[in-house]
Amino acid sequence: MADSTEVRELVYLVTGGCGFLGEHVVRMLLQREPRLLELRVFDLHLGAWLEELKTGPVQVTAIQGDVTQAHEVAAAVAGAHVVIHTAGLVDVFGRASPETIYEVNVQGTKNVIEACVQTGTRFLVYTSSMEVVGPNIKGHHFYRGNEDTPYEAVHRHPYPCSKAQAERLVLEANGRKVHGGLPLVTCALRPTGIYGEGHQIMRDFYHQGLRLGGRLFRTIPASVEHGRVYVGNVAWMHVLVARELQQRAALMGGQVYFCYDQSPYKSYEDFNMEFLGPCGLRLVETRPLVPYWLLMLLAALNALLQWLLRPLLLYAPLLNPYTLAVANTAFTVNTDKARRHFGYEPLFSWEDSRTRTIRWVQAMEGSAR
Ligand SMILES: NC(=O)c1ccc[n+]([C@@H]2O[C@H](COP(=O)([O-])OP(=O)(O)OC[C@H]3O[C@@H](n4cnc5c(N)ncnc54)[C@H](O)[C@@H]3O)[C@@H](O)[C@H]2O)c1
Ligand SMILES: CC(C)[C@@H](O)CC[C@@H](C)[C@H]1CC[C@H]2[C@@H]3[C@H](O)C=C4C[C@@H](O)CC[C@]4(C)[C@H]3CC[C@]12C
Repeated sequence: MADSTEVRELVYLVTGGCGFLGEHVVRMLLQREPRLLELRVFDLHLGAWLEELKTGPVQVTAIQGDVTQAHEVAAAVAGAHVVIHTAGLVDVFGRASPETIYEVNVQGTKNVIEACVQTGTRFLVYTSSMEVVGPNIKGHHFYRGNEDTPYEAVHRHPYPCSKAQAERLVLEANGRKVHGGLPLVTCALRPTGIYGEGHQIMRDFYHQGLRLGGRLFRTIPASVEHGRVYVGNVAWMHVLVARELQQRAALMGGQVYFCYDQSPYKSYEDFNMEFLGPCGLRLVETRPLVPYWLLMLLAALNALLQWLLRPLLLYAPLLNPYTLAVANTAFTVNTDKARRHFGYEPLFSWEDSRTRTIRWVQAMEGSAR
């Protein structure tokens, strides 16, 4: 743990700093990085909440910018000691085109890497994803695996493809000489399904349940466990890895780390009910109500409808062929690589993570009435 009497001398840049994860990373840095002199928050869409952060000892610089624009990225990176690159298009619902997803997630990451090299920034942490590994298009289960577990990572969907390409670029950039002649040190964090305050998909499930009279209908067998991790612990891992990367470059440079905590192994829908149940929703039936082939048909119909309606409106339901396949394929991690390499321990227990998330949904409930 850093000593709180340390000198404030470091400049950090967080791209995507106004997103679901990014906001938690920004707040965690301000709370737990005592060497922070300036925190630059770079995002396409800046949040009004940033203003409240400008009253503390750290200079918080809000930068409205686009990672696809190399010159905007270079301007934001110049002078930073550490870049935490979380910006990305997290789209598995067909909202954005494959080209746009590639432009943001891959080209945007290339721009961040080149900006580090050109301006002399030496430490780069990339927010990758479990989806870089799987579930793959063959529906192979990944059951409590780790960073070394053999698995055929075969993707066709634009999102996991873009994350895999971006992660590879970041890891390959490790060791490149930056302006000034010193090596760039990079690593990638792979969160599983992040949950917690601000999770848009949880919000969507909650509102769907309200529309259905307080009920959600099970579509996935309870036995298909899906990895989930609390956003506060993911944010903490980003802060810690960014600090330790500066001290342990030889060990951590070029490495990937799954993000994990004590969140229980459950199916995606059962896990959501840990928070939605205490807020009045009920998951109907202990087994899926409709056979899987019918779900696949409904998912395909949703995809067809999305394509037909696209010239008129955006139709992007939760159920589509990709989300159904992912939800129906077990993917959980069991690892301690982050603890072994940089002393990571979850900051929030499962009980605390659950309580904080329930309180957030309840606050939504108040606003939904
Ligand atoms: N949510 C999850 O379950 C999860 C799991 C694993 C990994 N991740 C990764 O974590 C990162 C953050 O995800 P999130 O869930 O917080 O998503 P999010 O959509 O809430 O946040 C992404 C942020 O990036 C910004 N952004 C998008 N395009 C940009 C651009 N062209 N230029 C600058 N900023 C841009 C958005 O405005 C947003 O604030 C992503 O890289 C995602 O792949 C998310
Ligand atoms: C409609 C039902 C089939 C319902 O159960 C669908 C759930 C579905 C929307 C989610 C199931 C698994 C989720 C993904 C997973 O948690 C990991 C992800 C990686 C991350 O980088 C981005 C988000 C996501 C792709 C996440 C998206 C929602 C699910 C597909």
